Amino acid sequence: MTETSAAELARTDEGRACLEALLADPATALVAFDFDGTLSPIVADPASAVADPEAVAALGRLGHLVGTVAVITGRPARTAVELGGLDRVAGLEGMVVLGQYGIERWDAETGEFRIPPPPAEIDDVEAALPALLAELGLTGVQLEHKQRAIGLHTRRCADPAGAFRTLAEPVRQLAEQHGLGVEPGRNVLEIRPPGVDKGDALRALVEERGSRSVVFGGDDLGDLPAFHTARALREEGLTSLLVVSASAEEDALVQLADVVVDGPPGVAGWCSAVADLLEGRPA
Ligand SMILES: O=P(O)(O)OC[C@H]1O[C@H](O[C@H]2O[C@H](CO)[C@@H](O)[C@H](O)[C@H]2O)[C@H](O)[C@@H](O)[C@@H]1O
Repeated sequence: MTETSAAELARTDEGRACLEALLADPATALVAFDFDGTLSPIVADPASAVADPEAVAALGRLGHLVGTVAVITGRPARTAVELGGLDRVAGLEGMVVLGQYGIERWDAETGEFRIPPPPAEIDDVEAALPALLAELGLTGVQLEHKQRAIGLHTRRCADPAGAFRTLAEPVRQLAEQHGLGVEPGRNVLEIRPPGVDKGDALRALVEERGSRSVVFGGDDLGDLPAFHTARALREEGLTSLLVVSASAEEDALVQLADVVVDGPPGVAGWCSAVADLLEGRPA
């Protein structure tokens, strides 16, 4: 595990204010992380992206200590629970997973999944994709069917960035024809219904839990709305601390960060150091 000193837990005044509030009143703290690239290292096959065991164990430590721990992810809630092993981590017995950018939910306490039916348009998009990929002459694009969304992954293409650029506009047009939107990410374009994002998901959870200090960590463009929401909460009298799980692939979040850590091992170190402080141990 990467060691994180107390001084490195928050490098901004706003982040330090949140950390102080969290330490003073952990019961009203919410700690939420994105899944891929944050709790789980990026791998070539999305189906194999199991969580970093140290990151989820450290989140579990926080689960014993703060009011709410959550995962807010673009993955289906079921997939995040499975890949994270989140139903068998000590300390996560009360956690919440908000999947597909917040429209799906899993509550660890009851084990219940709330999964709304998928939009019919996704099947039409799926049917159109093979012809589109053939027309563009792209091979190696991996399709990830997520029931209410389809990810087109270019990571395994010979030229991932080039394939991403080639796909961007045709995929946007296809999505638009079916009343859907496109969520870009790290070597992925995801066709999904518009109308909900991680910012909405985070705000709803904060309100539901009555949280006063809010930590959110992410690594990719899909996390930007949650970053903006967390910062907006400051104007409403709450505190927030934004953790970026850094990568060479995406730096859009860094300018909004209160602390930048080195991928999932860095997230593990950050969570452990906060848990140490909450337990009264020197970090
Ligand atoms: O919101 P997240 O939890 O970050 O999910 C966003 C997307 O992440 C996944 O794709 C990314 O991770 C894959 C596995 O490491 C990697 O192969 C891919 O290149 C990354 O973009 C996931 O497959 C998508 O469904 C998520 O929407």
